[in-house]
Amino acid sequence: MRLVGLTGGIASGKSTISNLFKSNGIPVIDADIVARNVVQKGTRGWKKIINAFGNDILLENGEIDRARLGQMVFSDPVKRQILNRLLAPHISSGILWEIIKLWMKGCKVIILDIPLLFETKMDRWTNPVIVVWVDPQTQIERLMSRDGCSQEQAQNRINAQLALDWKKSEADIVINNSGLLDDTKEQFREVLKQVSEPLTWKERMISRDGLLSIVLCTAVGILLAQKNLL
Ligand SMILES: CC(C)(COP(=O)(O)OP(=O)(O)OC[C@H]1O[C@@H](n2cnc3c(N)ncnc32)[C@H](O)[C@@H]1O)[C@@H](O)C(=O)NCCC(=O)NCCS
Ligand SMILES: Nc1ncnc2c1ncn2[C@@H]1O[C@H](COP(=O)(O)OP(=O)(O)OP(=O)(O)O)[C@@H](O)[C@H]1O
Repeated sequence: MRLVGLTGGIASGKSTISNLFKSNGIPVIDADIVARNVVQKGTRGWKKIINAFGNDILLENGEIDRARLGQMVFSDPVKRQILNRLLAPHISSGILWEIIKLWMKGCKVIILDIPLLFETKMDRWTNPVIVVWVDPQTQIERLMSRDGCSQEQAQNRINAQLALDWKKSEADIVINNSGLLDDTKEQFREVLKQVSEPLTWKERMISRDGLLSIVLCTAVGILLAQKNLL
């Protein structure tokens, strides 16, 4: 199984690329959706948020007031770190569960669409890492127009993530989404070919799958060796 990392900056176009993968029959795990599910009313994530931020963070129907929480955490790095620490274990186990379900269905390629791929160090799980890049001016304009937010709010959200240019420098594949959608689609066709190719032997060895197999084989080997010694 190949687990492909898809990341970028806020509003750089990850969902746009995810949708192209989906329309080509490749399953996508959306970390933003997982992150929403783990804070639904009554969940452990929901309780942790109330403990940390108080009852004022709830809407009348008892759900988390995401707009309010967003305003708090995107303008205050300490609060953001508290939220990230609370939710990280729930989000990563939610993602792992989604991977297991798709793996059990026999999916050969899975896309992991996760804005904080590098920040959470989950890039170690994925190969290749695709970064959807956009120039800074276009990014802020698209973010403000999509979310109807001010320039300051948009900049706060952009600043809450690692620099997009740094992510670009760490990428295996870069999609430049600064231009027209047709231009992005043309780059996507090449990327689709690359991720659909079978894993090479070397790639298997350096992937987590390979490492896991090595660990399992070593453990089985030690057990068998012990049995022979008895
Ligand atoms: C702060 C919250 C309540 C704001 O909710 P809202 O509905 O307004 O935004 P949404 O969840 O759709 O996120 C939109 C985008 O914001 C960015 N973003 C979200 N959380 C974070 C974060 N902790 N740090 C940096 N950027 C973030 C991502 O690019 C994401 O795609 C929400 O984003 C949240 O709970 N974040 C913490 C969980 C998390 O880390 N999610 C990212 C997936 S790994
Ligand atoms: N090439 C493009 N040309 C014009 N608009 C675009 C292009 N690509 C994306 N957009 C628009 O820019 C906005 C951001 O794109 P998208 O939602 O795909 O970003 P994202 O990286 O998934 O965002 P987030 O980090 O918030 O999940 C959307 O309104 C989308 O329709």
